Amino acid sequence: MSVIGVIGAGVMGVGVAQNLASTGHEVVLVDKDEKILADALATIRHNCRLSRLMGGPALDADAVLAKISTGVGADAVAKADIIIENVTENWDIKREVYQALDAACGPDTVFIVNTSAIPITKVASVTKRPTQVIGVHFMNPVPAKPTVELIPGFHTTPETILRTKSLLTAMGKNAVMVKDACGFISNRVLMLTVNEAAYLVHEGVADAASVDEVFRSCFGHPMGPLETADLIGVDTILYSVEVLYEHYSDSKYRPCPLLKQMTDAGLHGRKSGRGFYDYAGSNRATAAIPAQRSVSQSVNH
Ligand SMILES: NC(=O)c1ccc[n+]([C@@H]2O[C@H](COP(=O)([O-])OP(=O)(O)OC[C@H]3O[C@@H](n4cnc5c(N)ncnc54)[C@H](O)[C@@H]3O)[C@@H](O)[C@H]2O)c1
Repeated sequence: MSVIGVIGAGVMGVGVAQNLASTGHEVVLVDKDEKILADALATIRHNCRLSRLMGGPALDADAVLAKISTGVGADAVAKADIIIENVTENWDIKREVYQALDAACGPDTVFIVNTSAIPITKVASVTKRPTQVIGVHFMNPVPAKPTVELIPGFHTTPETILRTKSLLTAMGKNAVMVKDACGFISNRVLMLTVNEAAYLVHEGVADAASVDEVFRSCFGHPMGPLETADLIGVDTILYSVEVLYEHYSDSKYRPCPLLKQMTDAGLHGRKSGRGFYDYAGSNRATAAIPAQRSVSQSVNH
């Protein structure tokens, strides 16, 4: 039985670990400290219990958790056959993580990069195994989304693509192949939309609820762009837009100042309990950030 190392136990790492464990894989889940890992296991237990309610399969939380062990540092996944990395969308953090993984893991281990926008060839360049580095852009929430973007880097071999596809099939995923261009398909479009939606609120054109209402009611989207930002993580949106802006040197990706302010203020969306909407201990969004009010005003009043 192969062992899959999952690095990063945030929004995506938790979903990837649950998806792998519930499809029979042995998982080692890694993050920076034990507290984050304990919270991640509690989240997986909670999500397994809700799986049926959310339209997924009935899951036995104890059986899923029995497949997941945890650890801190790259050595915890030294014996993994495949790594799926889901750490913060920040180049300095990812670079350090890949250098440590490259030193700790065996020569056959494949590194799967789960990133919103960072080019896979850039990640591969900091390892000594560029032929075994490949991108998989999972969608959120991972267990509920059947399709991923599969992104070979410049040096990725057909064997690495085959090993990755085989794992994805076992996880119940279909893959859309995309060339290695920053933001791939989904986030070249989605991040621009979310950033521009944030500008509408920032400039006082409309409040968050009105922006989302137009996308849901007029275009039939299940969620508006700012609800989507809260689901993804407002900080992750900001970091992704910054990656696109830096990579393409194109002002159309200039990050909205409201995203920066919200990230600094800790309004990271659902995962922090508040973003464009207030989740107040439940998954139901309540009051939305109004137009023309700064975050500090909305926090203070
Ligand atoms: N949130 C989404 O909807 C979404 C969708 C697709 C892809 N992604 C990408 O997936 C990756 C993870 O995103 P997320 O939303 O889970 O972020 P997150 O902020 O929820 O979680 C990131 C996790 O990485 C951990 N981490 C940071 N440095 C680490 C280190 N040195 N070693 C181990 N763990 C470390 C953090 O402690 C945190 O738990 C990002 O690259 C993001 O762009 C996110």
